[in-house]
Amino acid sequence: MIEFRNLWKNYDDNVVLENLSAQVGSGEFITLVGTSGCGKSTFLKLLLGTEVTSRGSILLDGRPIADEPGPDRGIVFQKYSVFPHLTVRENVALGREFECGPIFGRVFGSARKAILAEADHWLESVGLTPARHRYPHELSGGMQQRLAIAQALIKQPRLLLLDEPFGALDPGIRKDMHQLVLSLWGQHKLTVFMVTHDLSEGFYLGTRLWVFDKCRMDPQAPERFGSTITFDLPVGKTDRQSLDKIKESLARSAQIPVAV
Ligand SMILES: Nc1ncnc2c1ncn2[C@@H]1O[C@H](COP(=O)(O)OP(=O)(O)OP(=O)(O)O)[C@@H](O)[C@H]1O
Repeated sequence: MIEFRNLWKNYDDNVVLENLSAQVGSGEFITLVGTSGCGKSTFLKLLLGTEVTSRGSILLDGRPIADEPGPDRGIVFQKYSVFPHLTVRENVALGREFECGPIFGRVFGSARKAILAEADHWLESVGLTPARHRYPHELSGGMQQRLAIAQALIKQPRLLLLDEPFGALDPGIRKDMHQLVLSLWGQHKLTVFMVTHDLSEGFYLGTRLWVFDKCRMDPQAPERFGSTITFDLPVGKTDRQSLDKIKESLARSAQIPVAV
């Protein structure tokens, strides 16, 4: 479904991604780990279309991916964006309203009713029905992330991009969110790319785990070389040996402990 062909991304002299190539099938769940600053978010932005590649290409179904965000791709960030004066339900509906009324984002009558019904459907699927008339500041952290997921899913994307969506949540809430994401992924046949700092999360959730790291390093000029995929593993929930190997490799690169 997606092919990355000799992808490079640099910002002036800072080479962030270097000669990255991979193929991803429909329905895969890719989890991405790597040290801070290695280019994980940049990679998601390239997929989303808010950044463009410096060299190489990204193909979706064999054609170059549109270099601007479209409804086929939805993203959820750790910090999410909402309109504080709109209710949960109105915030979810807004994405579809902008599609239908792109200039003012306002839709009226039966078209609006249909969109609100769609919003209710997605709110139910993320477990937010009881909170649909609340305002965003009245939600807990976990509920805010559920809202962000509903906002992404109402456009019915094929690709769901998750940039550390649960990084700020308590462990118990995180577990609930894992179950939610796995169930949405299965139900809606999504192809998921998820950045996480938590290697165990990457192992637990993904069907395939990618580690981003530099293959070559110039200590005098750390920005001279970029990251690429250094591990590409099919993962299961019990692969402790690989987990330990990657943990060591990441800790060596970062010279900091890696969360597990
Ligand atoms: N818009 C930009 N302009 C210039 N440099 C940028 C821009 N966006 C990212 N960078 C640089 O690209 C590099 C990779 O950043 P990125 O945010 O992709 O890393 P990351 O792996 O997601 O980090 P973290 O795990 O800390 O979130 C960093 O050196 C960063 O400073």
